[in-house]
Amino acid sequence: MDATDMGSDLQQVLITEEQIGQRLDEMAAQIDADYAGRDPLLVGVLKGAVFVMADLSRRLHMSVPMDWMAVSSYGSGTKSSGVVRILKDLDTDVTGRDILIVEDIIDSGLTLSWLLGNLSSRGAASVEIATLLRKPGAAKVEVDVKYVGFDIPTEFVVGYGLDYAERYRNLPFIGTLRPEVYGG
Ligand SMILES: O=P(O)(O)OC[C@H]1O[C@H](OP(=O)(O)OP(=O)(O)O)[C@H](O)[C@@H]1O
Ligand code: HPA
Ligand SMILES: [Mg+2]
Repeated sequence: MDATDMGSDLQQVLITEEQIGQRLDEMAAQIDADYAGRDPLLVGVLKGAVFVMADLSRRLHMSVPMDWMAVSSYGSGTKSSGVVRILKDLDTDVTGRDILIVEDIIDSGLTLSWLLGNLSSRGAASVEIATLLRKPGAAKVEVDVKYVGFDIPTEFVVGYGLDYAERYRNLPFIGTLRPEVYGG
């Protein structure tokens, strides 16, 4: 793979940088309104959610603490294994806290459904989810998501935090890769 030229690996741009920015504006306004008078803890799910966390949190008018978890269910492939492992846990005691999980994508739903159960069992007062992307056609479990940026087709996408084999996260938009890229 030629790591210096991402553009030639792309098949299609699904969601532009501008569309992402506009949608994050709307989501942030909604979150500010919904959490008025409360003190939510934003929990980003590494590594995919780094970009959404950075761009969504900077659109909020309230000051929010942020913490991070790293869980992995995908390895280096394009299919969820369904087995969720904690690679890095929260530093924060979430007992009694209002938690807003920030994610890049809900695909099968396995990661988020596991995370919801895990954080609720620690005694959080509430646990909600904000995700940039959701693939309704790929759901293996239903997850109740309060804030969704875009529903997308059941295709493997990259960019804006989403990787294929750890690459393409730094594309500023959401796109699909040419089939040849997966071939090698
Ligand atoms: O709904 P699901 O089918 O469970 O898929 C969604 C999860 O998979 C990806 O993370 P991944 O485990 O690949 O780790 P990463 O964020 O480091 O890429 C993505 O960032 C979500 O966390
Ligand atoms: N792309 C990249 N990573 C992912 C996806 C996807 O479509 N679904 C879950 N993790
Ligand atoms: Mg991934």
